[in-house]
Amino acid sequence: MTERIRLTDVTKQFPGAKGADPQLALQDVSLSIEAGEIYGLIGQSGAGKSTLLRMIDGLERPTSGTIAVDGTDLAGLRPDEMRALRRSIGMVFQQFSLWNARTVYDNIAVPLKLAGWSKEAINARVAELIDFVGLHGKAFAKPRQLSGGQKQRVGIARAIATRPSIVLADEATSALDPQTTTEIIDLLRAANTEFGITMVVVTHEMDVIARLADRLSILSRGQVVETGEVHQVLSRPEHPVSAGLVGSYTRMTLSEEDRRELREGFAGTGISVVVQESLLRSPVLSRLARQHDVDFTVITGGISRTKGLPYGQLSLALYGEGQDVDAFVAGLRQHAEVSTW
Ligand SMILES: Nc1ncnc2c1ncn2[C@@H]1O[C@H](COP(=O)(O)OP(=O)(O)OP(=O)(O)O)[C@@H](O)[C@H]1O
Repeated sequence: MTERIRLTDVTKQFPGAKGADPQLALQDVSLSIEAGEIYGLIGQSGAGKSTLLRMIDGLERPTSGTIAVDGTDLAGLRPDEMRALRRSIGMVFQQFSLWNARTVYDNIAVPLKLAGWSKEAINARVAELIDFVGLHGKAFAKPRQLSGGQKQRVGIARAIATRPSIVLADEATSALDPQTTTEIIDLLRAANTEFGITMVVVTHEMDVIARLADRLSILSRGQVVETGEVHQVLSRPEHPVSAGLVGSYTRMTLSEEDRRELREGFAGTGISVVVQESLLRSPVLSRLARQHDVDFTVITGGISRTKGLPYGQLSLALYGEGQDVDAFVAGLRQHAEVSTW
């Protein structure tokens, strides 16, 4: 894989308002984004996601550390080189940022005009983009005549108009309803696969990451607390902040309080099993239960998929003789990660 974007020990401090302490928006952030991947950045409000995105686009400079695109440190670019770089980066915004007095056509044509395309080339390209984003018949509509989803389609057409190789999306679906969110996720993925665009997707919604991204970093208070493949982090979040985000999304992982409640409600031995493919491919649970004369009930949990791979957790109450339950758990540990509680 080829690296497209690299942040090394990036810290960003904003001066505080009069008399207030400076704001440390990012602290020692290092990450590497590969060509052609969709990279998710997730974290709560104020975690520093937008600041990070604005720095990749050269709109903010780091206080310390370096940001490199294709191996070139942005700090060393001349203004004309920075302008050229920014032309190879498209931006998609939560509030669409459309020019409300102008038509869909004009909005999509803006970056093409700025890049000096001829009128004929602009006409052809805008028609192609309107087709790609599914806005047939809307070329001469004004933004106020469009739904939120249609406005975001215009935003995406504008972002990819000059065929940028990188697109940065800042909460692109956060103003949209669930059905429209799905459509926009599909459109962003189509832009990634059809045109090989590297995407950095900032969101506070784990669902968007689970459906769209290949890898992710989780930000908390300006620091990266975890980075990994989406499937890996959803299956086994390591940092408490990640576990909180994943747990509240999947509603599959149990907090200590959940466990306490379940312990009171069920007499059997409680176990939680991290789901993986091998557990679903063969009837491991029922076979072990038969073999060791153990009964069980599934008391909570769930299984979802990302990119075809299962993730999730199942919690069971086991009933049987002590040594049989122990043998069941030992047998299950050959196939999956198990915790008892
Ligand atoms: N121009 C600025 N001047 C001063 N402080 C700023 C500026 N931009 C961001 N900050 C501060 O930096 C921190 C990170 O902000 P940022 O907008 O990057 O977070 P975020 O994760 O994108 O949050 P949200 O999802 O709410 O947009 C916040 O504490 C914010 O107040």
